[in-house]
Amino acid sequence: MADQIEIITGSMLGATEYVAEQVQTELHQAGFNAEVHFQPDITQIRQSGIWVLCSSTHGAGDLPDNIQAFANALPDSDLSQIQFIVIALGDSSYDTFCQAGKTLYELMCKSGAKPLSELFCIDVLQHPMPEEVAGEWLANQLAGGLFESN
Ligand SMILES: Cc1cc2nc3c(=O)[nH]c(=O)nc-3n(C[C@H](O)[C@H](O)[C@H](O)COP(=O)(O)O)c2cc1C
Repeated sequence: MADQIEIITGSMLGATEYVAEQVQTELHQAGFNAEVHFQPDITQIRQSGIWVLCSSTHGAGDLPDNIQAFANALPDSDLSQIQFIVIALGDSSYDTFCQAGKTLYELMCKSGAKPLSELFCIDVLQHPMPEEVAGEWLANQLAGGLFESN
């Protein structure tokens, strides 16, 4: 079992911060240590083990401001020792639905990290409490052994 899980948050208005906190709660309940990074600085985050990336999308498919420097550093990083999942928040009325989550997922893969699940998108138009959806999804994934071999 992973001894520490890093939760990396991209948020403009705070909704994804609630999601990250719910993720942390679920992980603690499942017996993992988990730290939330609200202002992710790649030099301060352990580059091995499991990362859970949670991000909304802003602008027209853009990453939130607080995660842009982190994302810009990903192509120059060797992430071959990292396994990850991405939880994306978005609004399906935009053509660029959950684009930031898709971008992060692709950047992680290109830098050698291994995805443990497909991108999980939450449509805030349908789910005004996205942290509840994220918590239920993660609990189901954990019950199915998501991180068990780590
Ligand atoms: C100005 C603005 C632009 C947005 N652009 C997109 C977008 O391009 N694609 C998308 O899926 N959602 C978009 N959204 C929806 C946000 O991703 C959604 O409201 C999310 O819950 C915000 O999370 P946050 O509070 O963590 O930033 C946009 C929202 C705002 C206010």
